[in-house]
Amino acid sequence: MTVPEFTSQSPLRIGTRRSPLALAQAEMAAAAIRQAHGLDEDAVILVPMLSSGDKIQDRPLAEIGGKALWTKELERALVEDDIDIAVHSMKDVETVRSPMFVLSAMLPRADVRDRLIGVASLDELRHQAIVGTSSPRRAAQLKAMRPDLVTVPIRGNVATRMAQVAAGDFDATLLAAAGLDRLGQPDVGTSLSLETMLPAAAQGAIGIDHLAERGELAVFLQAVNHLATFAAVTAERAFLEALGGNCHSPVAAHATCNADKIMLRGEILAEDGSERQSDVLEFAADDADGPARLAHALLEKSSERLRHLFTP
Ligand SMILES: NCc1[nH]cc(CCC(=O)O)c1CC(=O)O
Repeated sequence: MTVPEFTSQSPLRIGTRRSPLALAQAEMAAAAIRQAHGLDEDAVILVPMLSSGDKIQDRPLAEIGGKALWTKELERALVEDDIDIAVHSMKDVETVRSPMFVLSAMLPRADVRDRLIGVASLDELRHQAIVGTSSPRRAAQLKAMRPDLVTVPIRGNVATRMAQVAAGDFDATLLAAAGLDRLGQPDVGTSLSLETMLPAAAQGAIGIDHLAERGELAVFLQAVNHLATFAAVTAERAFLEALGGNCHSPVAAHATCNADKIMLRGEILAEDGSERQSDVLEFAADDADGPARLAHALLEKSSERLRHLFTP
């Protein structure tokens, strides 16, 4: 297998969504690839595309078809050879995908935490404050800590959401620290600790996708793959998959990978926050069943009602 040569005449084409965050992430991937392979600026180019998720801004993600909306358009472009690779927020990539595609590389993970925007701390939120979030995980975690809080759906890109809080539509919202940092807003909001708010599986990680049949790309991309991120995010996604249920169930997961050990924390919640179960498991990095063992242990200690959210 020959490793491909990319030049300004025949550049590596990177497909990306058009949102400011997606473009920033795709540019990070492009820069990492140019640097790792000593390529000129115009040997790696971005191909921005409109995803169906971006076209529909006024309804909750869960209602309009879920995570697949973000990746479908880029998958089509891969199949039609409009692009060579696609860059995704790993958080937005379905756990079960067609074997036609393979995620060969992940960039080093950023801050995995969520940030609270609008007030300095959860304690400062007034009684029955309104928090804009369409994430069942964030809503359930908030209500587990503060049952008086009211959550309302909010969509749109990061800038739109912050503008809605500034305009007083909500008392607060939550956004991933990684996204804010990448948009040049590291000082916006207060980061919540992992103990307060365990993030979504794969939050803060950027993945690179391509057609499985293009094995030469898998080899080429190893130069930008961050092994510890890849191992941790793979474990979190396996945990999510093992839980079953649907992808909008309130689930949180965070793993760290040190040497050959993975430490995985998982959490499942009732949608109204009335039950919250969390557990941690350490296992060898090559033990592919570790995440499923954690999932089963969590379901085991959950109430019948919570279990049914995942295994109806
Ligand atoms: N679902 C949207 C989405 N997908 C990835 C990120 C943030 C970046 C990341 O987690 O890597 C966001 C925005 C958010 O949750 O605030």
